[in-house]
Amino acid sequence: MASVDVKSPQIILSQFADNTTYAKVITKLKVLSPLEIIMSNTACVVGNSTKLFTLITENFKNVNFTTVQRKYFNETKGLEYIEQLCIAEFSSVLMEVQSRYYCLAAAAALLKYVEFIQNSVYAPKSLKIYFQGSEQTAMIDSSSAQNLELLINNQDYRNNHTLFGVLNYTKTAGGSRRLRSNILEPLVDVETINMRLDCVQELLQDEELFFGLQSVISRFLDTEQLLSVLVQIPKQDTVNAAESKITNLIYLKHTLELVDPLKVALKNCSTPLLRAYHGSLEDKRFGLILEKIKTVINDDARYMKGCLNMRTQKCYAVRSNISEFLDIARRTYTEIVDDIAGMISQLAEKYGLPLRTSFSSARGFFIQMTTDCAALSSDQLPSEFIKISKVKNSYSFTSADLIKMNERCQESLREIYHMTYMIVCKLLSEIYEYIHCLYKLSDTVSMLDMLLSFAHACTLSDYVRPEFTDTLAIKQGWHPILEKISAEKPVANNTYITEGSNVVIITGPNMSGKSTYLKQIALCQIMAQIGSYVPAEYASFRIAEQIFTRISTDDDIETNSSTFMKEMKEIAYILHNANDKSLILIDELGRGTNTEEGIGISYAVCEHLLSIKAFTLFTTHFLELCHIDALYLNVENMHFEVQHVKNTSRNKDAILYTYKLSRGLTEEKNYGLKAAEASSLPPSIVLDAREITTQITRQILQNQRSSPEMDRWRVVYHLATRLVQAARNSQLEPDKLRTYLCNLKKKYQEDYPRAAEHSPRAEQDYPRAAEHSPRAKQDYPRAAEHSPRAEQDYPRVAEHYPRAAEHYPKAAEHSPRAAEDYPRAAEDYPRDAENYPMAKEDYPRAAEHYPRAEQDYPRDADCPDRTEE
Ligand SMILES: Nc1ncnc2c1ncn2[C@@H]1O[C@H](COP(=O)(O)OP(=O)(O)OP(=O)(O)O)[C@@H](O)[C@H]1O
Repeated sequence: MASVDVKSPQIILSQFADNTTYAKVITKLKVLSPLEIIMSNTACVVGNSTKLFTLITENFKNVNFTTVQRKYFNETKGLEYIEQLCIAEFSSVLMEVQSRYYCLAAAAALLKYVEFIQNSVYAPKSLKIYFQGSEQTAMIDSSSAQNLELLINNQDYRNNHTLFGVLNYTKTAGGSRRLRSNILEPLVDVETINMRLDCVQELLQDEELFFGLQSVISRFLDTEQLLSVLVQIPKQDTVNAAESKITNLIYLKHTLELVDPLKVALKNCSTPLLRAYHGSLEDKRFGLILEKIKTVINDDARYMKGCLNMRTQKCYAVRSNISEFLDIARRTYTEIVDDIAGMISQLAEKYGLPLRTSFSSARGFFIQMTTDCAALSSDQLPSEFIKISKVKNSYSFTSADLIKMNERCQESLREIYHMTYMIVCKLLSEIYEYIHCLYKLSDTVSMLDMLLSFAHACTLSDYVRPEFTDTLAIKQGWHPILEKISAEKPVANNTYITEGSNVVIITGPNMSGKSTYLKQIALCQIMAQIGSYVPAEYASFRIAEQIFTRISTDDDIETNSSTFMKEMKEIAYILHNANDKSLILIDELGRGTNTEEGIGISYAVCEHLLSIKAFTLFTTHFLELCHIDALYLNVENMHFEVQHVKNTSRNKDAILYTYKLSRGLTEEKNYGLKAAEASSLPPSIVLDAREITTQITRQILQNQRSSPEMDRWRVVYHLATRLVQAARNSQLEPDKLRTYLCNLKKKYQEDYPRAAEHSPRAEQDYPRAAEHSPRAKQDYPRAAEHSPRAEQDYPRVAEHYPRAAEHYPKAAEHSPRAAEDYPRAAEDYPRDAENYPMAKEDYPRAAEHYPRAEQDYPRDADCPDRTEE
């Protein structure tokens, strides 16, 4: 990959190995945030496009896409370009890339394309070219960046309720670009991070330094963009090209004049990084360039706001006596401008109107008249005035004479620009060899701007300097974006994750603060790794090389099934890429499928993450998952507390969210129902839901109680699993015992493949698992007969819900589609329609089977040979 920022003359070359999901490529592209992506035409032949092409076009729908011929991807040309264009200070890049053929080929195609599109070439030895693998920085994939709202708010892309919004107090475009790219690619090198933190600390302790630096930095223009324009040589000399070169030379002078004030502001700083930046400003070349510029450009030529001001600056930029012809042309120009002013004041006298001379870049000089007389209409104005327009109570117009004078004015201006341009080009050619020091300057300015911005953010809230250790420990940390949004400070919480306890499972009712907490940790981690202070009383981090999140966003409009597929893709990506240096945040996994499978998937994922020592935070509503702590020592259960208060007006219990995190798993029951009740769900539905839930819970308890054999098996299995675990953990255990226990476990798993897969406690937790067993079909032959869907629907509805028998026939009556949906039901109950009460008689027969089913159930476990074992 090769990329060029058209606003800053630097080329980044990358080459790295990626897997077939192309996650790294996509992430890298997201960081670069391209305006246009160029690919070889062979990668996107219609009907035969590559996977990479498909992925890129899907992920960057609003980005222009261009194909160029394959022949332009030429590594030899790429190397030539780099040799020719790279500035001396960065020429070591040649060593890095000379055998990296892919990025060289990409560089060749890119530069050729830029030349073609911009109609200009880069001046020799003018570009900063560097190689950037995918190392050195922490990896945050693009969907995590979106989930965490690093740069864009998911609800409203226009508001700045993002991490970038929290930290961005930068004053220059370069500073804000730098902050943006740092947030997406935080550092991983502790030494560099600490150097930045030292600077922030010094800025916070030394007010004079802070304000002094801030005032200088805010006067800088976009140095990178300036450089970019300066190093491009237009292929044709147009007036626009000439004008922009002159403007840029004035900007360059303005920028260089800020070097000394910046040095003064940094004079007394003490931290190594600030001292290094101060040192970089000592570069003699700044003074040299400025001196050279001053021999040609007037001392008072400077950047000014307003187009007429800038036009005057450009016109008189070059000192007098440098070119005789230029001086003459300028005199002519001044005369014309004076003539225009004189003509307009004559007109004002002639008609007795308050006329003023105005200027705009589109119209040139024109006449403006502000009148309090609302009644004055445009046709009352003298006929000499043409092209009249009115905005509020101000008329703008011109006259035939004025148009002619404007043309003369433009003519002489073109001459002036042309001559000035010649002089400027000569000057630029003399200073090109020194201009590379500006790369350093733009680097210094953008970095200082970002560090000032960090310090600024700290002054607005009580952030703390983070430490870097092997532990993730945050004392009383809070969510920085929530703080920005809400009137009150968010509730703070602690976090403690170490290698010995690397997975935290978080439970709690809906809306209790789980997702917020997860995001808060990731945001703090990112802030720390870019060198910012963090919102906490104390914070220590383990450097994360990757940050992964799986958080479902609220505005997900996809269907349930694709939500599930999205979940699975995201989790697969995490499992493939996570290692012991990752921070992983999973917010509710397995929501898009049924509970059993959801738990199964969550459990298996958790076990995997437990084994790789990644720092993982996992929120869930599956309380069964919390029992994993019985098997693994490195998992910790935490929950969000809520309080119950009496709502006297509605005479109901209301939940009071404390947003406080505590040890253990939540003891709240049926909180989903409570949340549903508090929402606008119709009360009758909530009532029904509550009843069904009670029935299911009762059934589960009954099944658990009704089988002593099952209990016995549960205990045996549990014991066996623990022994296997113990055998695994202890080197001293004889192999024999381990083999015996493993066999025992294997045998058990064969008998209960699904149940055991999901959880060692499966039997206790999922009496319904037995439903899926092959025996179920034997036990419910009639159910299967009635409807193809009966196997799924019956046990859940009819079995658990005694009122179903009453409701079912009614449903058929109410819905004409019922007959279509349950054709068999209509056959089996032909009398339904005619004779309603009889249906009720028939129906209970179905229910008759159920009590027997319940009896059959426990027999599942009651298998003699298994008991033997
Ligand atoms: N620490 C906190 N301090 C103050 N308010 C908070 C805090 N945490 C969360 N909130 C508020 O509570 C709301 C709900 O929080 P959040 O979405 O994190 O809940 P949740 O437990 O993940 O809910 P669900 O289980 O339904 O996804 C947030 O929008 C936020 O306004």
